[in-house]
Amino acid sequence: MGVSGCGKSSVGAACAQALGWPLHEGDTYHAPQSVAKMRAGTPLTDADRAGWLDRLAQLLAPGEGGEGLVLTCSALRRSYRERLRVARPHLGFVYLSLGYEPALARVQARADHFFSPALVANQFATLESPQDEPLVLTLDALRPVQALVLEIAAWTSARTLSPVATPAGDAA
Ligand SMILES: Nc1ncnc2c1ncn2[C@@H]1O[C@H](COP(=O)(O)OP(=O)(O)O)[C@@H](O)[C@H]1O
Ligand SMILES: O=C(O)[C@H](O)[C@@H](O)[C@H](O)[C@H](O)COP(=O)(O)O
Repeated sequence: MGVSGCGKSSVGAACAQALGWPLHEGDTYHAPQSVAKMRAGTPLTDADRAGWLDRLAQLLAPGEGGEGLVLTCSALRRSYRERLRVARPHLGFVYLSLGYEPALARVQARADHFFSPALVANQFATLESPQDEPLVLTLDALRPVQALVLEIAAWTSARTLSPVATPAGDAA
């Protein structure tokens, strides 16, 4: 999760490969009208995102993805993350934290993407940091992709293998 340009697609794809898990690219589940809005530089509203989050929640339903799956999703507001947590208890979030200037530079440098650079400021205005929420790994998105993948894979393995990674009283 994180603002546009933080590396969700790049890091997510590399993580899925490293973990041997299926990858779902959240961008591909936006409604065509939402993609058109973003292309035109109009920010999405909560209403625009509701159906998108419902579609992503379906991907996260327990039983989907076997051992695990990687889903790339901006998940900017806490309420969006709560929607996804309802779908999959103990869902982990990797928050790729990046400042406005590098995010803007990355989005401007992307030639083949629908997301308008004019929307990057709005991404930061919408973002609610997840850092005080459970099962969140916060990483500096300026680090090299491979270093991020190694840390995410280690965090994921520790959560999967260690019984202390689940809340007390929950045998899952
Ligand atoms: N850790 C990184 N270091 C350097 N460049 C990166 C890193 N992560 C992503 N990028 C580059 O930044 C741009 C945006 O990355 P992308 O994965 O599309 O982000 P998002 O999916 O969050 O919008 C791409 O050109 C990508 O190659
Ligand atoms: O909720 C939103 O406003 C969008 O999900 C947005 O955060 C997302 O970033 C775009 O879909 C662009 O895609 P990238 O994040 O891949 O640039």
